[in-house]
Amino acid sequence: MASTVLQFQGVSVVRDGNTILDDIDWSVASDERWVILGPNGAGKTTLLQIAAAAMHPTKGTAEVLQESLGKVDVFELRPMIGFASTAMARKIPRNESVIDTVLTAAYSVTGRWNEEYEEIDDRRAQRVLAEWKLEGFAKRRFGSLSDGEQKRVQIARAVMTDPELLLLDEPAASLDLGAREELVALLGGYASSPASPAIVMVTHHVEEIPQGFTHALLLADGHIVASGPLAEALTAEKLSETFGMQIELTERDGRFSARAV
Ligand SMILES: Nc1ncnc2c1ncn2[C@@H]1O[C@H](COP(=O)(O)OP(=O)(O)OP(=O)(O)O)[C@@H](O)[C@H]1O
Repeated sequence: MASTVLQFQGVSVVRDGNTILDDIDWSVASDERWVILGPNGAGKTTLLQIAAAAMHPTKGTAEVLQESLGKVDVFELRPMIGFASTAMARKIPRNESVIDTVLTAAYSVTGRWNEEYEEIDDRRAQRVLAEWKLEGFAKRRFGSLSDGEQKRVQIARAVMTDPELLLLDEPAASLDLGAREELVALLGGYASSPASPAIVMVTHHVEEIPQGFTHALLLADGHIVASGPLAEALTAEKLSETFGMQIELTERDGRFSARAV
């Protein structure tokens, strides 16, 4: 049975007197896959930071994996959350091998030092690399990979610990069309599996929403414009309101595209 993995009530974040998130009510269940869309500066990354237990709300309550932020030891919570973002990727040493980049997630570190890894971790890392089409890359240096390959390594690292919540901040940003389609297909397969954890993905483009995603949250200026199942929340009308321009949305076989009218 599905359980609640995120429960935000009246969540606000204020920085330097600016309200970045304003009174957000949002909940995510373990069998849901959410996309977060909104203009630059809408507060998407800030919301993801709270979901990652990396930031506390200024006001309101945020429960992550049924633990209340502010009352739980976040260092116990974080290993249960997979998080892939450009900021995380910057912490990965360029000369780290791909296998170690994924393996070190088991110890929540970046950069292999002298930890002793269990054989079971090693087998799991090999399996995760294969799942993300990286089996030929295990010995390559992270810094020598293409953008598309690096993005897949970041996700492989994020799922290495078998998390209960997977957070992806713009996983397809900067990819060429082929690499994007490859990644979106892999994410679609992953999202469609009942064995996968709850997923929350921030993106700028509806074209990057993989098949199998179930819900959307549209944010503008720190406010929720729409939130709910894709069919209700991801509409031309709601997108137009979110981006402040007339937008046409088309959907085919579970993939979307959008353009200004
Ligand atoms: N520590 C901070 N202090 C002050 N303002 C901040 C801080 N962190 C973020 N902001 C501001 O909060 C707003 C929301 O930022 P956030 O990164 O969450 O937006 P976003 O929707 O992810 O944007 P983008 O799509 O451009 O990545 C921005 O205007 C940003 O400048």
